[in-house]
Amino acid sequence: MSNVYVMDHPLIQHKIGLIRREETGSRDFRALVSEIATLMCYEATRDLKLEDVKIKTPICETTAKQLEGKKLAIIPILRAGIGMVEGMLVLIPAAKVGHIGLYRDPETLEPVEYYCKLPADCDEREVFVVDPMVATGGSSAAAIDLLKAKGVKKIRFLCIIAAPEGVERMQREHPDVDLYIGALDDHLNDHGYIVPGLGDAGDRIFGTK
Ligand SMILES: O=P(O)(O)OC[C@H]1O[C@H](OP(=O)(O)OP(=O)(O)O)[C@H](O)[C@@H]1O
Ligand SMILES: O=c1cc[nH]c(=O)[nH]1
Ligand SMILES: [Mg+2]
Repeated sequence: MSNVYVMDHPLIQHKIGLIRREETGSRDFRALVSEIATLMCYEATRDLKLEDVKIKTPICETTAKQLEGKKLAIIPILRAGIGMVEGMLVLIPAAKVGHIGLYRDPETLEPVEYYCKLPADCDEREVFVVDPMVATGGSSAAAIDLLKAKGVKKIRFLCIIAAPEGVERMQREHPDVDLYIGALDDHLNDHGYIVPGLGDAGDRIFGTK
């Protein structure tokens, strides 16, 4: 069964409270999503492996720690996932960035793929998939299907708000993927929107309707 980590850090909770407010405009929304992504990245990188390395300080030789050679990739699910990329790169600047384009059909709620560009060596990388919203879980599960089909083995998924329905689906279909969730909400409404949620994350990041 996958590990599910629901963030309890007060800064994350405070910032999520701000992006939920309907009066928060795109400029603040974007900045806050990026800040939340940085804070969540800190939590989601806790188990990266370290190795010892011999170094010399200005005082003496010693053994320090460095990240093991494993390469990383950040994969946003377009569009809304783009809003989390810069914030992730603040902490893991050497990561490559791939893109998976999916939109959710408003009638069927099924994900439709329209773009995919991944690092050529993505199967050798630890991958952080990012999307602010997991509602039915259809888009997140489809993105992970696609990555697994390309040979990616170690996947973490970061979302700012998730519905219980989506978390259940991810656990059922991808029990090997660790889930990092900013806030676990109550339920989905009849249109597949998360309640209380924050509305359409992509529209709010990019100022579209
Ligand atoms: O869990 P699900 O039911 O699949 O819903 C979640 C998906 O819906 C939103 O994307 P949307 O389809 O609005 O595309 P956008 O990012 O281009 O706005 C969101 O960013 C997720 O990708
Ligand atoms: O509440 C929701 C559900 C899907 N996508 C969003 O952006 N918001
Ligand atoms: Mg959207």
